[in-house]
Amino acid sequence: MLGVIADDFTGASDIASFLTENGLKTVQMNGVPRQPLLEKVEAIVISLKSRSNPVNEAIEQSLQALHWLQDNGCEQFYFKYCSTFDSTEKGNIGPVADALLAELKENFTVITPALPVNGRTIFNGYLFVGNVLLNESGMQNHPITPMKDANLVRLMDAQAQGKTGLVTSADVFKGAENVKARFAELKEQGFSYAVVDAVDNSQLAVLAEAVADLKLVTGGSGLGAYMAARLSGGKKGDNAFVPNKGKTVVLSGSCSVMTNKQVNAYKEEASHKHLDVEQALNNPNYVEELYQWVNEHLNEELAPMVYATVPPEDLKAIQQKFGAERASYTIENTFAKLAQKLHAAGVANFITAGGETSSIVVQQLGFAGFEIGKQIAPGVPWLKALSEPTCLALKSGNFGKEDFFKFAQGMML
Ligand SMILES: Nc1ncnc2c1ncn2[C@@H]1O[C@H](COP(=O)(O)OP(=O)(O)OP(=O)(O)O)[C@@H](O)[C@H]1O
Ligand SMILES: O=C(O)[C@@H](O)C(=O)CO
Repeated sequence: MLGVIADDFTGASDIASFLTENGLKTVQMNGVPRQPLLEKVEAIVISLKSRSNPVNEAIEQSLQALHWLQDNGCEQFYFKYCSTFDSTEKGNIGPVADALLAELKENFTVITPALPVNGRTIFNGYLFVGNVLLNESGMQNHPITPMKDANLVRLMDAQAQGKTGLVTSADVFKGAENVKARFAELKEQGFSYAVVDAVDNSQLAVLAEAVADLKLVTGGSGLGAYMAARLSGGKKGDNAFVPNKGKTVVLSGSCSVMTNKQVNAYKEEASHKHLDVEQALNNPNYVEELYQWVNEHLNEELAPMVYATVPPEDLKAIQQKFGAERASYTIENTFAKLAQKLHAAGVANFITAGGETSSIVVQQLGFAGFEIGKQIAPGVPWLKALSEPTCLALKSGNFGKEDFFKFAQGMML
């Protein structure tokens, strides 16, 4: 059984959807469960909210997740992080990978955030988004993890205790046996990590074969998809559900390039309200006011949207005025409290945008875990809470097409 530790909730639903699609019966757990899992599955994904936590907290959470997965029968482990890496030189991917390797008594793994279906590829160790380097893709303006460097070897060397080497695309083209031989060479030379190039899906298929015997694998959901395809023998998932039509809300806390486009497109068609940071900080009645506004619009054809999403220039000004961490924290908490009130008032479907935003909303709603439904876009499935019929779509910042919010609602029956 495959056990996945995902560093945020959108990332967790991203990989869970690809595992499901590629034939593994998968469940997504929210946080480290207190109870053992009774359901029989082939993969378990644990969603953490550890991506932007201090190193020691991220390590502690990840090790707890690892222990629970081991206790529940998992034998191979996958550390899932963002396909845009979302971890600066001070980030925790390296330290968490160091800790997981040490705990598993292993000394080598791969670093492969590639997700070609969504334009994330790796060449000579550099991460690309579409046709441009990560640090030219808009990710350099990310509110929490501004990615100023696209070189994964350099980022890992800045973060991790273990040294990082490179397996180039030319090596991957030669096939899985050659990749394994490169791993052996790197290990021999004292490297703990190999950034492995993947310029397209065929390279991920090769890599999935090459990592089959590694106890710990790390990367985005792309490699996970190909590992699942191998493990399931090429089966495809079949019984994916879609939600019923019902009271729905869109909550957008991502400032990514794509979310900005999606929010602008949706504003043309649906009721919308901007979440104002100053109000969130200073008006004790603000959540109630937002809640009342949403309530007034819940019966409209398209779901009302509350959004904090702003373009980079506005984000910079807000962060300068209020402090980046303070602004993020306040916005996330406002969304969490608003979601809680809406859930209590009977909202059936939540569409949230942004990893941190989605994570805090799900944590606040307190669902133990999710069943995985049909994909709305690559990496964004419909989810159904294990304990009740509430459905959610947790959209990663840069995933989905421009009409994502409307398209997701169009799938409801
Ligand atoms: N107007 C704003 N001003 C300041 N901070 C904001 C604003 N809008 C959103 N934020 C903060 O920016 C962060 C966005 O992170 P989030 O993970 O939700 O989105 P993302 O990084 O685009 O998504 P993903 O992690 O899925 O790629 C959140 O902490 C959010 O509260
Ligand atoms: O890998 C991705 O890009 C996403 O699943 C994600 O982690 C966004 O938070």
